[in-house]
Amino acid sequence: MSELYLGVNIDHIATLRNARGTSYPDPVHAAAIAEQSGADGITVHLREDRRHITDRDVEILAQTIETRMNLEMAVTDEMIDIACRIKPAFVCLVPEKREEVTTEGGLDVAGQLDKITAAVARLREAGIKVSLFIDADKAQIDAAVATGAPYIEIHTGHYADATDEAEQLAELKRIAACASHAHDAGLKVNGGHGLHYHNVKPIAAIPEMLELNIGHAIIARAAFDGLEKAVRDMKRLLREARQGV
Ligand SMILES: CC(=O)[C@@H](O)[C@H](O)COP(=O)(O)O
Ligand SMILES: NCC(=O)COP(=O)(O)O
Repeated sequence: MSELYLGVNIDHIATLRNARGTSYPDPVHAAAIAEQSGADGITVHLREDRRHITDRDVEILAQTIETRMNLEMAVTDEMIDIACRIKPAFVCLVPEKREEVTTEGGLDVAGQLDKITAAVARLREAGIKVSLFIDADKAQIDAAVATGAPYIEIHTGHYADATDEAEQLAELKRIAACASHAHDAGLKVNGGHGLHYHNVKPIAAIPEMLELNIGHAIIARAAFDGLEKAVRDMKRLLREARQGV
């Protein structure tokens, strides 16, 4: 099976920084440590309310990241203008509600096909690879194909939030079936949301998965073990999952 890449989401370094309005901990510093520790990419979510990652963070990260930036953003003119100016390697279009604690579901691509298609076209015109953050739903996958986006990221939050083993297994099967359907439709398939050290391996073992974007669990683990070890440990779990260990 092909290598599985790890995108480290550093949003919650910025959450800790913004809690006191200090300059530390700096997401720019975190990105450098994550990359030196084996991250294959850095993910940041520039939310409209800037609750964590700020425009300053994105501007500096665009100049300092050595791997590649995956900029998560809502489908708004403001964000698309920012992306076309910054030109990250990837943009992942995600749904956003100001009142949400974190992302609650996937983007409704099927229900806003023209809007998403226009956004994908503008971003691709700027040389950016576009990913759509969607639920494990074949209709949404087929809609994603119709927009011209080359990537999807399957929302693994319902799998992560499952309250019992049967529900988690059902969600895993749904994600695996959708990854296969998307791959057969020509899409590149990533995954993310709510993954941690005790639930990541079954998702990582899905052969069509190219990259997993993981943030909250890594930053939480870093509070006790340091960011270098937190990233290295997660990379090891992904490697073991691909080796069937
Ligand atoms: C789209 C997604 O699942 C996450 O990457 C997103 O960043 C979650 O939002 P917060 O980082 O604000 O929790
Ligand atoms: N798109 C998922 C992501 O970037 C990280 O989500 P989480 O691990 O912070 O839940």
